[in-house]
Amino acid sequence: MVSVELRNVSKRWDGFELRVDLSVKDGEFLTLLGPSGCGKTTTLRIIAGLEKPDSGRVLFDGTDVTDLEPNERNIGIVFQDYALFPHMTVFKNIAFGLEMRKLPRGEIERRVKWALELVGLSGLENRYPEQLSGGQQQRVALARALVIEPEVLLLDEPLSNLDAKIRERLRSEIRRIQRELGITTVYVTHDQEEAMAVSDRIAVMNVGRIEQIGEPLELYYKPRTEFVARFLGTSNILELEAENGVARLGNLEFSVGVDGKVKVFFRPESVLITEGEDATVTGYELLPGRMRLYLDVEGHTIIAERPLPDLPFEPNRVPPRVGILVRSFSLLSL
Ligand SMILES: Nc1ncnc2c1ncn2[C@@H]1O[C@H](COP(=O)(O)OP(=O)(O)OP(=O)(O)O)[C@@H](O)[C@H]1O
Repeated sequence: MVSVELRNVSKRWDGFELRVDLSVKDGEFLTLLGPSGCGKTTTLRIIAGLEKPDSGRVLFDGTDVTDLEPNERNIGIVFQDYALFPHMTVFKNIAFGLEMRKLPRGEIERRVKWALELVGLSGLENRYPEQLSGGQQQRVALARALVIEPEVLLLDEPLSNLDAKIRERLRSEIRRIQRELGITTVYVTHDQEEAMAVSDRIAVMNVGRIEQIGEPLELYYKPRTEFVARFLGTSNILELEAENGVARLGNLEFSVGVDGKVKVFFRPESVLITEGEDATVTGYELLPGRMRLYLDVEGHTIIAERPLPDLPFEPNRVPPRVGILVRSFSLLSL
């Protein structure tokens, strides 16, 4: 397996400029996450060799592959729309790359069988793509990408065309297969939950730049910017004035260690609800197994989410005021 590196890579189009430095470790599952148009696909296509950068280098295991064509790079790639050959059986679709490489018949059969088992499609090799569900078609695409035993697996929104249940199942299968093979993987998605569920690390992209890169929980609980905080989930962001290293809001005290304007950040589940009078309840929602409370403290809205057993009241008896404690917080850049 190999590492993948983008060094000072840039690509410019009318009204858009991509600038990335990125290092994907050997055997790592790295996700490029960001809103539509931020440059995820372009970054992936540059790694694949489907797009040439205007400047910068692409390295596989320290070797410069910038000038190599995609078929010279030993990559497997899976797209959103499966891109299977409709007139070929599952077997033929998966075998295609091996036949192009003129492998012996027996070797092709052995490898296709292995790939079919890997993606859980054994027995379906004689079907045509139109006889398969979307999820099965995407498994074929995955098998086809893996059968050539690539050093790097690239996946561009592979689950976007599938419905929610299949999406969840297939994402954990992709992760299982990736772990089993230990293959260096770059995965593109705009879905934060998907990114959190599968990745070793996530690179959050915003207008052509990587805004922050880190492990899922690090990004989730310690985002550096408001963009990353909001993109990864429901956020509480309080703009406060700190004095003597402490920012105060009602009875809440945040030891921030600096003075002046600060942006205090915490997730809804970091807010503990107690019996008390700190905050006015302005609304609430019952969610599966938990309750979301909308609270007001001196004109600032705070969203809290607690599992039902952790509430000091019955879900159908929400009091007008509650006590709150913020268990952990971090500071965002101003
Ligand atoms: N071949 C091209 N010619 C001109 N502009 C392009 C080309 N490919 C991409 N772009 C532009 O580059 C920007 C980034 O596109 P890209 O597809 O990388 O974003 P993305 O984050 O993958 O978005 P999405 O999730 O919508 O696919 C967009 O503004 C897009 O219009």
